[in-house]
Amino acid sequence: MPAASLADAELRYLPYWVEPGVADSWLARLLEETPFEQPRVRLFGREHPVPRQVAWYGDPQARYRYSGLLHQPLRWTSLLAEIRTLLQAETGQPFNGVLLNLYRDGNDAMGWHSDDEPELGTEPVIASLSLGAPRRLDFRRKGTTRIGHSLTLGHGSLLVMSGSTQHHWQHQIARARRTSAPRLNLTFRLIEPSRA
Ligand SMILES: O=C(O)CCC(=O)C(=O)O
Ligand SMILES: [Fe+2]
Repeated sequence: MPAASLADAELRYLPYWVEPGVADSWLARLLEETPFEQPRVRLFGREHPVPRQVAWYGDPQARYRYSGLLHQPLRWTSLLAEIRTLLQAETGQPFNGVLLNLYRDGNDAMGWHSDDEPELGTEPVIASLSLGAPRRLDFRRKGTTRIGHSLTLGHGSLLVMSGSTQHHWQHQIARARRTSAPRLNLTFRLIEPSRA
């Protein structure tokens, strides 16, 4: 397990969680049926569109704050509900929402952050399913700038982050100039509405 080298983090990476044919059909369906948006964020007093497209699905009470905005969930589609059921069985954890991030090509990215919003609780379990073009996920310890660990998340792979990972580490998806194909990432989460 690559994760064994990462102190104070719990990562479980399953490169072939779903077979490629299933991953292909999930990707095609999700690209077709998802009403993606490109939120704008204020950074240093200026508004920018985030460099990717986003959709938030979940149970009605699972409102979630990301990119500085509180998002009302879209209703579970049959496919997302099916994937949630599979992931709950895989991890033994309940999930009430899923964030979809579409990286249209290698120019789309996600900056350094931890998934440590209060509504996720103190030791969140986040199940991250990747479909489409492989992209590198980097980790760095909070308060440092050196990349401490990287994983290439491939088509049909599952990464489960748990324990104190979000407390001690940040992660990013850096730009990848040679990538021209899209990648869709789905992070299944459990929101505790009382903490939002
Ligand atoms: O695209 C990824 O693999 C990472 C997504 C992520 O970090 C997030 O949604 O918080
Ligand atoms: Fe994240």
